[in-house]
Amino acid sequence: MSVFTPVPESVLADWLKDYAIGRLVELEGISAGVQNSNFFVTTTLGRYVLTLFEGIPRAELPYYLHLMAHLSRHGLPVPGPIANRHNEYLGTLQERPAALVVRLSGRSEMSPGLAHCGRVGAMLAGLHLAGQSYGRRQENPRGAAWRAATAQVLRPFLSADEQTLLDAEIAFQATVDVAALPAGAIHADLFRDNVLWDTDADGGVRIGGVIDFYFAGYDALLFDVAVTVNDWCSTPDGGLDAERAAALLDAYHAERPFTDAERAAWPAMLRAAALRFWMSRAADFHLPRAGEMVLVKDPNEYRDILRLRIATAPPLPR
Ligand SMILES: Nc1ncnc2c1ncn2[C@@H]1O[C@H](COP(=O)(O)OP(=O)(O)O)[C@@H](O)[C@H]1O
Ligand SMILES: N[C@@H](CCOP(=O)(O)O)C(=O)O
Repeated sequence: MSVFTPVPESVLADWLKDYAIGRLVELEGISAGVQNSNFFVTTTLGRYVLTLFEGIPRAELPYYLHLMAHLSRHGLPVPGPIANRHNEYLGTLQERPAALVVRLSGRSEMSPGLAHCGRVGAMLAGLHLAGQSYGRRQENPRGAAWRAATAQVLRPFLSADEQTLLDAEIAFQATVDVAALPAGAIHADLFRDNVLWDTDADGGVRIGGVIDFYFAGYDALLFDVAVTVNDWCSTPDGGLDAERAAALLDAYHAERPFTDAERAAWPAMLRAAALRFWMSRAADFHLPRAGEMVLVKDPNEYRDILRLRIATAPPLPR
């Protein structure tokens, strides 16, 4: 994360009087993440994560917070949001919309093996199945409309080659029949740093938490699978590791079998997912936001992944 907006301890201590979670013991800014300001908050009653939302319109925030509550209620390791004494998940702190969620245990695994990929595939299918009964609907904030608008802003910062790649890929994506694909609430950013791992009693790996639902939205479920495969199963040069991809996709398929339309759209979805993160990283890189601790991820990694996915894509399991 990053901290764009600092929060003095005295201000937070006062704000917490609106909650039933005890008194402030410790406040610590978190340096991972790119979108919002995040803090670990320890009180006399528990451990929480405080998020100050930096760019997301306030009206869109209930979708994310209620989705997290919905998935948590369905038994998935998703941080439940904390309601304040007015029974609201969303408050205001330092003139920003702000929310507290439960702090889940575990650490990210940035070098996942087959067991990790299998568990992530099964978890993603679980999120998609539980999401089918989520009553609210909000479009993917990084979907086709965002892509078109951001392409205009980005173009002047790109090389001639990159402009050609961007234009061609946006034109290609416009030809894909996304409406033919099963859709629902998707996480849309299930990268390795958004999954926390714990250890089982028998020493096996276990997902302790899936975090950061603030890019979630309604879209093709397969887009979410593609985002996840591109991050969890890429080799250092951006190619796909066939074994890790198979572990993730087989485990997903065992919970929610892929349809024929999804099989046909898979290469295009891997490309759409790569394009989305190339564009967002390039926008963050060329148009950085001011902040106390700001993390900017390498856009070229996803530009290269996009080029490789255009060249080749593995099939989905049958
Ligand atoms: N509920 C949580 N439990 C434990 N750690 C969390 C939780 N939410 C966030 N974190 C930590 O905060 C970091 C940044 O959160 P993230 O949601 O990815 O930020 P951003 O909203 O800026 O993208 C994560 O990498 C993780 O270390
Ligand atoms: N996962 C995205 C950026 C979103 O940041 P996050 O910290 O909220 O996951 C990327 O890698 O570009």
